[in-house]
Amino acid sequence: MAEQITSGNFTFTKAAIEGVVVVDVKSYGDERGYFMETYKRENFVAGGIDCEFVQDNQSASSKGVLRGLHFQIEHPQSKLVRVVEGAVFDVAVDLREGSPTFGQWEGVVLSAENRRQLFIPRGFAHGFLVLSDRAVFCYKCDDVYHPGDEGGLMWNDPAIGVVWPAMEGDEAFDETKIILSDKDRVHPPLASLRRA
Ligand SMILES: Cc1cn([C@H]2C[C@H](O)[C@@H](COP(=O)(O)OP(=O)(O)O[C@H]3O[C@@H](C)C(=O)[C@@H](O)[C@H]3O)O2)c(=O)[nH]c1=O
Repeated sequence: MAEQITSGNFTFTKAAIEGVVVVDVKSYGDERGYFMETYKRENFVAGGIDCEFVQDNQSASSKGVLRGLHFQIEHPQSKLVRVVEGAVFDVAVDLREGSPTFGQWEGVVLSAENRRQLFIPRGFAHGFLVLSDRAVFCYKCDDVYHPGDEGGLMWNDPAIGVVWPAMEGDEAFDETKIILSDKDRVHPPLASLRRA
């Protein structure tokens, strides 16, 4: 049984890779709809996530878009990620020097329906695949964007072996449907990254 901490409306479940945390949130439904907290510092600190978030981001993507796997080299960012429309498969790869789980990955479905969040510490590469027709992805970061400091990792590096799931409407994962930015098409494999 994975270790869990509940604080306020939040339940924090430790993932297999140390430092990665799945966050589930209690929401309050009534005839109007629902209300939920999405972040409350005191509860996150109690759950082991003590970050000063300094930037919030949002992106929208269509089905098959894969953004990743990204990290900042000199200015690493912890990220607290969630989805407010649609569904994605969200992936974190451990690139922390000396980590016993270096090169291992964690993957979680985040959707508007499950309202789940994933906390990814500094030192990880991060990316996601959009499983639904469209997905809107929101995240908090504990360092700001530094253009030019961006590092990337090949999304389908066999040495990492992320098992990407089927997109909605498909029986199995279909690599021919993946949509990448020019930047994301040319990221190097794990073997060529310095362990920094
Ligand atoms: C990430 C970022 C991008 N931008 C600009 C740069 C560029 O012109 C445009 C699109 O940037 P990108 O192609 O890098 O966007 P994207 O591929 O969505 O990059 C993001 O991917 C996910 C997986 C992450 O984990 C993020 O940290 C970030 O790397 O937005 C900012 O102004 N601020 C930012 O914080």
